[in-house]
Amino acid sequence: MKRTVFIIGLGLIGGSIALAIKKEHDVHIRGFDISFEQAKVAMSLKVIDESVLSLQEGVEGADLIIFATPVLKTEQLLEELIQYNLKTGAIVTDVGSTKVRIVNKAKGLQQKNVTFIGGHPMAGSHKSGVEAARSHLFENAFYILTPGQGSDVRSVIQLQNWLKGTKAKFIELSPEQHDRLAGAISHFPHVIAASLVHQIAKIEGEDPLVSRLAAGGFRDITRIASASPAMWRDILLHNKDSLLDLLDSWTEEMQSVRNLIEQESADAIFTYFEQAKQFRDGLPARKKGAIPSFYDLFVDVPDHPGAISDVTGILAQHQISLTNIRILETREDIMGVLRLTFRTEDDRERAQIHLKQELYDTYVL
Ligand SMILES: NC(=O)c1ccc[n+]([C@@H]2O[C@H](COP(=O)([O-])OP(=O)(O)OC[C@H]3O[C@@H](n4cnc5c(N)ncnc54)[C@H](O)[C@@H]3O)[C@@H](O)[C@H]2O)c1
Ligand SMILES: O=C(O)C(=O)C[C@]1(C(=O)O)C=C[C@@H](O)C=C1
Repeated sequence: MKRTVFIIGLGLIGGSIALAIKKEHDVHIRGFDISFEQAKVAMSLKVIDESVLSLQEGVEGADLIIFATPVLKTEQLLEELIQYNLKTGAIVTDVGSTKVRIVNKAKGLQQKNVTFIGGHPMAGSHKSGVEAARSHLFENAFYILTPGQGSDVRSVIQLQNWLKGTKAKFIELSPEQHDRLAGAISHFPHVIAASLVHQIAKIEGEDPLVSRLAAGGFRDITRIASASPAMWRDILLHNKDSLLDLLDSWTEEMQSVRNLIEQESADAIFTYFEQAKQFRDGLPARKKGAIPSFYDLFVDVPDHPGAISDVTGILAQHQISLTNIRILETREDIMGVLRLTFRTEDDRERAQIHLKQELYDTYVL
């Protein structure tokens, strides 16, 4: 008989985990979502095999239970879960972006002969919903697990086996260390991205041209501000202490930058940027999880129908794969600029050679 996996929350992450599990295991995947529409789409995309109408119905006989709901909801649902009959030996996990409060709440499951192991795949997107789910979303990313002190080692290995289709790199942390680090590299940057957008929105009130001019750099640094507000509201509320500490030290840092500018301390400003560049350039290059390594090539293209398909056609002809393509709007009305992103340096070099042969101007920044 097939084993049963029950996923609660059929959005970007729940859907991607379901697809990754299906890739490696012959299982029956049950899903529950508070939005009937999401559950329907998950069924039609074959992300799940069965849609159930309640948590109670879904946990019946499930071998693996995964919470993929916003973190405040996960806490509430864990409390509800404690009331139900669970299969002995079942593994319960979650994918939430915070860990301390969830792991504390899950302590109530200890009396139920199941093992709870907190989880957090450190990759995602600013997109939400099951339509955006992809089986390869977590490839090469870190997948943090926070097993409790008394957790059975075999259950941790079993969970990694269940999740091997994610092709993620598993790492174990305490919930406290997780929340401190995720606060610094993920949660706090999200606040900064949203605040930069608010700043531009305010300026737009005085001068509407500002949004039209907001190009490359601003868009790159604020991409994540387009993510789900409900998800991020919950994360901030859950990781309050880390975020308050980070905000305090950031405020201090901004004050010192302000002083440097006010005093026109050219050398100190240079050093500030130089040190940041050195640290950033020295970060380990990984495809996902932290700061990805990009092999970007910029191409001038005439503002003419067919120009983009001509460029992609040249790449296809030489079997060079792109991981991303973007039209930069900075030179609107004169000549467009395409930003092509490749998986490897070698692909970028080959693309540059072939595009130059076809008389395109290309450059690497
Ligand atoms: N988006 C990311 O980049 C990312 C990455 C890693 C982890 N996470 C974590 O994954 C979780 C899910 O995020 P997502 O990006 O998939 O969000 P999402 O909005 O795409 O999906 C969440 C789903 O949960 C459903 N839901 C909400 N309340 C529910 C309830 N009470 N019962 C059942 N379903 C309910 C929603 O209808 C939605 O379909 C969050 O805890 C988030 O912190 C997100
Ligand atoms: O790539 C993005 O859009 C993300 O925001 C992904 C990201 C992150 O901050 O790195 C967001 C929240 C998750 O908990 C894990 C990953």
